[in-house]
Amino acid sequence: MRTAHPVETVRAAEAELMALLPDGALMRRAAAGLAAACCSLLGKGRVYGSRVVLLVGSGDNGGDALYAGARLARRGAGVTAVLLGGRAHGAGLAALRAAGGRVTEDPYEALAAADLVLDGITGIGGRGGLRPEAVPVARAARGSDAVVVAVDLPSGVDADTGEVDGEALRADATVTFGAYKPGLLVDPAREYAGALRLVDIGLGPYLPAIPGLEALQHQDVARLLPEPGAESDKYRRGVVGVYAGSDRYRGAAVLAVAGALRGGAGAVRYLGRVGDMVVRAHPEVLVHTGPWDAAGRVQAWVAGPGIGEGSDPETAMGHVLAADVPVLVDADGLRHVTPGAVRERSAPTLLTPHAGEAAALLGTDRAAVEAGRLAAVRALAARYGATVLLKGSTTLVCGPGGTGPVRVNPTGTPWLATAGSGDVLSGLAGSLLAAGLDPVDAASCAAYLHGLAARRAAGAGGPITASGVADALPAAWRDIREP
Ligand SMILES: NC(=O)C1=CN([C@@H]2O[C@H](COP(=O)(O)OP(=O)(O)OC[C@H]3O[C@@H](n4cnc5c(N)ncnc54)[C@H](OP(=O)(O)O)[C@@H]3O)[C@@H](O)[C@H]2O)[C@@H](O)CC1
Ligand SMILES: [K+]
Repeated sequence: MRTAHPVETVRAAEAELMALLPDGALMRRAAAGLAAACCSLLGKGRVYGSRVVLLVGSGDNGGDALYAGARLARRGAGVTAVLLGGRAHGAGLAALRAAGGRVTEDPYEALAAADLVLDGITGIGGRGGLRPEAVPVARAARGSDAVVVAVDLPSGVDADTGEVDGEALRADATVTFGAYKPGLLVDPAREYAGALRLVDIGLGPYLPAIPGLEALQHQDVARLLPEPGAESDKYRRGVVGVYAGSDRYRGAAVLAVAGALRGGAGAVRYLGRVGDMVVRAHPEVLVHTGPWDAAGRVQAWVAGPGIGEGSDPETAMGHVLAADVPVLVDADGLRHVTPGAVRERSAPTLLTPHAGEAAALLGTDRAAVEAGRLAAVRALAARYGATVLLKGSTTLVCGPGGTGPVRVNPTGTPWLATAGSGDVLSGLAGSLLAAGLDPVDAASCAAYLHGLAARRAAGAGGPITASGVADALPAAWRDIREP
């Protein structure tokens, strides 16, 4: 599991550790790790004679850049510092000068010839986007041929929320110290970070066991996915009920069922208006056409994709929400849920909105949700007392109440922004619920598998379809089981 901790927590851990160490020891550890990462980015044998530019702000983030620059200068790099704050870390600057580095008044000339730029303008002490005086320099760095390495965080992004208020400096790689910060894992900030490297500065024992953010890795998902035993029958493996589709949106039912069939449940039961089409596409599905209370045993429901509006879906959603089993509500179904109805349920509820649907539920606009994804998923989980999976560029999952760690999905791909892929995801997550996973695990494992399947479907890169994602799910599942 990759974890991230908020700034306040990182600072507290640093303070505890720093009290036990000589002055400046932590910064020296950070700078040593940073310089080593720069050497590997420059390539073997390429440090000597390389041209390195340091963008130095007024705080310790600039200090890290200066000390790392001093190390690179001692290995023969030509190192030039651009001082962007009203002051610069004194000891770091002295170290750079002693190692043969220099300070320039002309950032543009230095940047035009640079092989590597270290962005030490701001780290966890930064507030808001880049200040106006730093903007043209940051743009010149980005526009140069140099590799841009962010020190701890890309300057201009918010470490805790992943928000970018104004302009930030996009990095090719970020070398972060002690712990990942939430903004490094959540869009829009994540997009600015490039490849991530964590430098261990010894903070581990001082960080709390429960992080702010966590990202599942292969082995976590392998451990959580259901595995049928020799004794399993379809009921033990779970029956997932799917209420989806309408005369207008028939494909949504087929796709949700396609996801559900590949999620490990023992059987899929379909209720809705397009049973004929569903059974033609998936003959193994149990289609129920009678009254709701005669639908038969179901261990979890997926409700909402393509059901449209009106009194029929409204009544049907009432039946689903009244069931004493976990319920996943997606897409059109989200229009028929109120916080009160969800809170009153006796079994867990999982809501899976995209940014537009989340905005409607929160009474805000889509852009606000996209700019503040972490805050939005926490607010929804708190308001509905439900688990929420917020789909999008970084899919987030938050447990009921909104205060626990948020899971961030690391397997997404922009190709997933394709019609119907959300229906496959909800079927898949519902199937995992029916198989007995708790809602946070079901949602985050489903997002993980769905992302892997999309990457497989995209192959070397190329458009994918929702059906293609569903078809690639068994292979994604195998990849996780047999890495
Ligand atoms: N503590 C430790 O043990 C270790 C810490 N480490 C390192 O320290 C970093 C944190 O250092 P920090 O606390 O000095 O904050 P930092 O991010 O450098 O910013 C400082 C100043 O920048 C300014 N400023 C603010 N916003 C701005 C903006 N938008 N644009 C421009 N300027 C802006 C503002 O000052 P002002 O100009 O307002 O006076 C603010 O006070 C951390 O990220 C890691 O790299 C590592 O060495 C490991 C050990
Ligand atoms: K930085």
